[in-house]
Amino acid sequence: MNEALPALQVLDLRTRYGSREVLKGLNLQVAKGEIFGLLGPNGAGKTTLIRTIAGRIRPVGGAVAIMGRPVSRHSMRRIGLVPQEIALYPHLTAQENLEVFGRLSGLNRSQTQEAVRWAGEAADIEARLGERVEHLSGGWKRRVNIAAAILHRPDLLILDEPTVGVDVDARNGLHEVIKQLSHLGMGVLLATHDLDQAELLCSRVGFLRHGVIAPHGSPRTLIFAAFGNQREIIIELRAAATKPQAEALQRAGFAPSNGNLNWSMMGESNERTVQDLTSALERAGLMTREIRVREPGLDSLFLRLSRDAATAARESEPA
Ligand SMILES: Nc1ncnc2c1ncn2[C@@H]1O[C@H](COP(=O)(O)OP(=O)(O)OP(=O)(O)O)[C@@H](O)[C@H]1O
Repeated sequence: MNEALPALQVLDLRTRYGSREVLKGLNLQVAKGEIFGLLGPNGAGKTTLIRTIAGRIRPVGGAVAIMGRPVSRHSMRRIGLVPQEIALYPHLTAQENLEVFGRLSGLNRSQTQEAVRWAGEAADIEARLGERVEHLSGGWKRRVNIAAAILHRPDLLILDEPTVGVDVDARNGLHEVIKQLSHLGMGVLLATHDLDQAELLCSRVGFLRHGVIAPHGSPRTLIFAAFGNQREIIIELRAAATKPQAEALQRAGFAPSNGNLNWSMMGESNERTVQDLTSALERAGLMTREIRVREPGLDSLFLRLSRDAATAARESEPA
C-alpha cells in the first residue's frame, strides 16, 4: 500500500436531492493520521457529504477515493463510520456487541476475537467489555460505538458529532481515543458543531458552506488570516439593550452574538480601551455584568462567516 496516498480524496463532488444541488463541486483531502474537522451551519450538507463518501448516496458528479481507490457500495471495509445515534444492542454486553458486529462484517470466530481485542484496546474500553450496554454511561456507549466501527481497521474513520450530549469528562476521554486512533494511522473526518473541540483536536478544519469547503486550513492559520492580532472584546449586559442603546453599540462596532445581552467586536485592545469602553457604556446607561478580552477562536470565525453570509443575503434581496 502506498503510504503517501491520502486516506480520503474528494474531487469536484456533486450531490443532489431531486433538482436541489447540495454539494456543488466539493474538494477535500484527509491525510493518513490526520484529524480533519468538518464544520458548517445546520443543513449545510455535512451528513450528505458523509453519506456520499460512505457510498450510500450516489453523487451526480465528481469522485471519492479512499487510499487512492474509488469508493463503491462495497468500500465499507476501508471506512469506519460512527453515526450520531448509538447503534448498539442494549441488552448485550459491550464484548457481545462487538462480536456480533465482527461476525456481521464477515470475520470468522478467531478473527473476530482478535479484532475485538484490538478495537477494545484502541478505544480504551477493555475495563467495560463485560458490562451490558444499557448500563453504560453516554460516553462509554460512544466509545463502544467507535470500537464497533474500527473492528476491520479502516483507513478512514468518519465521526458524526461524536460528543453530543456527553459530559465534559467523557468528552475529554473521547478526545483521547480519537487522537489515539489518528496516531495509529487512520485518517479521521470529524463532523462537529463543537468549535472548541475542532480547535483542540484537528490539524485542519474546513467550513462547508454553499456546497463547497471554504475556507479550510489549520485553525491558527484561519483565525490569523481573518483577524490578525486583533482581540475579541465581549460585553455581557445585565439587562437587554434598549433600541437606542443597541443602535449605539452597533455604531461603536459591536454586534449581538447571542441575543441582546451579549455583544462582541474585534479590535485593538489594551487596558485603556477597556477603561474607555466601561465609561462609555456607563454613560449610555448600559449595565454590564462582564467585559472580557480574549484571543479570537474558531467560534469567532464561524460567527464572522455567518454574519457575512447574512449580510450578503440581505444585500442580494430586491429593494
Ligand atoms: N433525503 C433528503 N431529501 C431531500 N433533501 C434532503 C435530504 N436529506 C437532506 N436534505 C436537505 O439537504 C440539505 C443538507 O442536509 P444535511 O443533513 O446533509 O445537512 P447537515 O449539514 O448534516 O445538517 P445538520 O448539521 O443539521 O445535521 C438540507 O437542506 C436538507 O434539508
